[in-house]
Amino acid sequence: MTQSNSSPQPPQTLVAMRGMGVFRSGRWLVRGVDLSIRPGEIVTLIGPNGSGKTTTAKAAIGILAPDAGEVRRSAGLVVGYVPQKLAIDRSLPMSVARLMTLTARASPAEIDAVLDRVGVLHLRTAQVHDLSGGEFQRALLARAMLRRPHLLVLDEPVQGVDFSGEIALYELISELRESEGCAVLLISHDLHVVMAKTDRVVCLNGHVCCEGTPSSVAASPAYRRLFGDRAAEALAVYRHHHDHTHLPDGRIAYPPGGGDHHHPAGCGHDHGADDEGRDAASGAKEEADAASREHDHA
Ligand SMILES: Nc1ncnc2c1ncn2[C@@H]1O[C@H](COP(=O)(O)OP(=O)(O)OP(=O)(O)O)[C@@H](O)[C@H]1O
Repeated sequence: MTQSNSSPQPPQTLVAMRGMGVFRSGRWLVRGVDLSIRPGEIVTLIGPNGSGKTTTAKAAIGILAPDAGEVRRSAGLVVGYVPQKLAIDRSLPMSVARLMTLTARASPAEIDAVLDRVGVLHLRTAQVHDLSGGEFQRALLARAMLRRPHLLVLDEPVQGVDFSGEIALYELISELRESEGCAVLLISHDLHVVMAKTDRVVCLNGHVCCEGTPSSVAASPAYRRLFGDRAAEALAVYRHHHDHTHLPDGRIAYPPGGGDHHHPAGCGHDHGADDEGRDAASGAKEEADAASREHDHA
């Protein structure tokens, strides 16, 4: 693949995987995986523990060499990667600002801008070990965004984050996609909420079991076979109708004339999937099959 140097965003498919397989320690960790990621789209990989999500993501961005099939990346592709496990010890003394420059060079102004963008500028001098789970994930997101990536790869970005924090993080990720125009490859084994902004869900279990819109995957028989009917009922597509903004210091700002009800910062009652997600998931049955590609051997 080639890329025009004048274009800030590669116009072609960012990643194209065909029949990708990874063989380690005498077995195929994943096999026959087809996956493509186009500029600006959000693709979510879901699947049980050990189903090959991290392996697939690493092969997609070239950290891991496939043993079968091919993986093509657009020329000049810049990736921002937040791994599932970080090679840093959170207990060591380190400020958030220092964390930003561990892997990339950046000016103080650039660091401030990106911390502000993810809502943790006020924690610039805070120690990493003092951050809450959600704040830490935001700091990692900021670090990945410093690279101005075409593709942001987030391996379980809501780990250690409570439900309302999870919703807020998903919202931030979709805002970043809108404002920065980057594509997002999101990995999740959380099955209860999938961002409605996800363009495509790819359900893995050593191979691609099914894929499609979040709603069509939730309703697909392959997904039900893999996770069971209860999980399928529980999977909710999170849709956000937000009438207010959570400020970094915990205050809530309402637009003029907006905000017909008020609640404390961090509450989840009108952010959660239960309000709308279940409807979306059950209403999705009609649109099942339309977008989902499904194999019979889940
Ligand atoms: N280098 C390796 N050598 C041998 N086996 C490996 C290697 N890396 C991963 N595995 C195994 O491959 C399988 C898939 O691992 P992977 O981390 O991709 O799964 P995952 O879907 O991301 O899981 P989780 O949800 O638990 O993070 C697991 O059984 C894991 O133990």
